[in-house]
Amino acid sequence: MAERSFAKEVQKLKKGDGETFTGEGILAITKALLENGVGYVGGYQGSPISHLMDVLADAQEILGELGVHFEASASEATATAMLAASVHYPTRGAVTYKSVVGTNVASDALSNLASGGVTGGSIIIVGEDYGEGSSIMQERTYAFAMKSQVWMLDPRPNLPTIVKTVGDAFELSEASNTPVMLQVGIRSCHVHGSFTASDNKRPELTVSDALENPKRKLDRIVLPPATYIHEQEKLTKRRPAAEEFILERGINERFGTPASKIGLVITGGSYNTVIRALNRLDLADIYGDTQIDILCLNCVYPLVDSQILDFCEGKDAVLVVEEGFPNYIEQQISHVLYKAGKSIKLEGKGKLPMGGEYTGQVMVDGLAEFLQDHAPGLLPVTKVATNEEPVAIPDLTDTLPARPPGFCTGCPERPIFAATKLVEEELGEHHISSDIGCHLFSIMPPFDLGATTMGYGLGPASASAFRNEKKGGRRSISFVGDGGFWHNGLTSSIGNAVFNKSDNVIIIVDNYYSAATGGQDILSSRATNKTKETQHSIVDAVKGMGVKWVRHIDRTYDVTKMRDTLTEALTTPEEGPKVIVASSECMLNKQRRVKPEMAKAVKDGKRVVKPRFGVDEDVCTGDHACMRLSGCPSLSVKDTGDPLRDDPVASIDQTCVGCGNCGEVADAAVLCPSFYQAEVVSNPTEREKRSASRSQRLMGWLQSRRDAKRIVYA
Ligand SMILES: O=C(O)C(=O)Cc1c[nH]c2ccccc12
Repeated sequence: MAERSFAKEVQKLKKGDGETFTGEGILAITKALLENGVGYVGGYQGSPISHLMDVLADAQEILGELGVHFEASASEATATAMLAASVHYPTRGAVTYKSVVGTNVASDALSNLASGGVTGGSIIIVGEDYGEGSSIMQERTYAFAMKSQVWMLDPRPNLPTIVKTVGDAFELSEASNTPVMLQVGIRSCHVHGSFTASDNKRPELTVSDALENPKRKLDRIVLPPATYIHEQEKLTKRRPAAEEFILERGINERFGTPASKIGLVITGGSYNTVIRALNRLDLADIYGDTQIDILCLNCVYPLVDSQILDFCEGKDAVLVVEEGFPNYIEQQISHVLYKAGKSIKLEGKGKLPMGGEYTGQVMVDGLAEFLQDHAPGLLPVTKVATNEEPVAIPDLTDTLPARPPGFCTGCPERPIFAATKLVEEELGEHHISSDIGCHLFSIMPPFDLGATTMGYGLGPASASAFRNEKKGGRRSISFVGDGGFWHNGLTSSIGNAVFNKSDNVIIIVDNYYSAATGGQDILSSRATNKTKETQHSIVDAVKGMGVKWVRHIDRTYDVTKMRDTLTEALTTPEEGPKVIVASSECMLNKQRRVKPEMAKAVKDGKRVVKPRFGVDEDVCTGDHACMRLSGCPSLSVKDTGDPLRDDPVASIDQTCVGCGNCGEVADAAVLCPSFYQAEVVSNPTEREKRSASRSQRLMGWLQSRRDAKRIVYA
């Protein structure tokens, strides 16, 4: 069950010619695909395009009515390989994935696709996850466009431009026989706005039509000698055709005052921030009217030399605004200017930071510095010679507690790491390889487990160098999630371990979903899915790969069993990889699933029991050992107000979902008798009401008797 349902919103995809479509960027992209006669769509989820995959999945019926095929691809490599359908056939296709990581995975297929080229328009919608709040390493996808010679569009973040760019992308792709990347950042994906809709178009040639009339052209297949021809074609035909299209169709936009002696060359994606910064410098109004000359690159690759030279003609200085390192665009422009013998001053990184997100303030500072150097007369006098002391910004790290990412309340992965901690207490520290997914939060306190993370599904692979020559010596432990397992871990990690006779221990964390990307279903999801095959056993897959030692723990909260199984895996004399599949449903998804059901049952007057855990303040010693093995956000500390007790006691707040992990940890670690389980009963039976009132009266009597015996100081 995905994080968000778009079941209602996708109805807007049926809007016709002239109607106003209002909504979110991801829906606008989907609508634009349908208006442009796309024949098939696919992709792999990941922020910021997870919701685009969810929209497509929720729109499957509407897509089907138009003859459009949708796939939730196994990986980004699968998604890109899917675009092979547009190599020989004039069918338009679009896939989506998270960049940079997705493009890394896709790059084998991407190189092949780019070499042979395409007949039908092919778009890769890459969700760029760069800057503050990103979940991945900070790199630019731009390098992939350059090395494979595929084109990259980067539209201004507003709905009409994004929608227009989808159409441009298909046409550019067809005009130059080249796949086109359409880059969208988090703001483009989730910006709200309106545009005038057009009718949806059925694909010119559906994938079914193509299957009925198969075609092949030898010169499109990536095998020498065709590959040498492909390289020449890229340089002599496809790129010139793309440049011609970019100029003729006015893909890049010119704003402001052409006569201005200074200019900005900016990426489309940065347009809103640039205009806001100019507005704050009194150099633009909120509609974007400005005295500064701007070349806005809605196509960031390839650049058209003549357009760059034309823009720079007669200018004193130009600033390039491109986020991320290296400064690819600036380098290309400087090369063009140098070759043409121009002496114009080119600025870029240096005035703006080398790396990091170009936030509003960063942009204001960078533009102000550029203008101060090259056109101080344009700046308001307060910016040129301010008499005001800059406002001192306090160092918040002194006052605000750090909030590292951690497991959710009730997360079934927490007990797995609690058990690992307990095992290490007995057997000593181990080398632990981590993977991508929520389980990577194990590297943070209170667990502090895991030394590296190398890629999706690559946890066990990144432990593959570790072979202990000492018989009975320490083994490595590695983790992989169910998402990573199906993405490529089955072959890259499990198959590799079997083939190389690994002796290490692998834990597959199965939470029934691709949870970290927003709860999408995968092969082993337990839910039935209307359009996808689910309920496939990870245990069977692992055994099929040849693993002999496999254990399945179907309730990760059983910390004792988890601990004992891991101990056995680390000490058994049996050779070959030891695989533990640890399964329990992602609590975030479970709550999303059961909360509405429970609320409905309560409303309908049905008896509903919710388990909750608590800590008996009188028994808790305040040693906080429970927290050291849990880290649950609902488990915190509380001051008792008792002057004779220095330490605060443990306390469980209202966010508890009753997973029982704290009690289990207490049991497995033989920690603490202070935990108790309570049941919150909605719509109780008459008998339950009578019994509750009896025990309340008894407790009240006992408590008042005890209070009466207490010494009270006046
Ligand atoms: O959603 C995220 O933040 C991810 O990093 C997940 C993800 C999706 N596709 C990938 C390919 C390689 C590494 C991670 C991912």
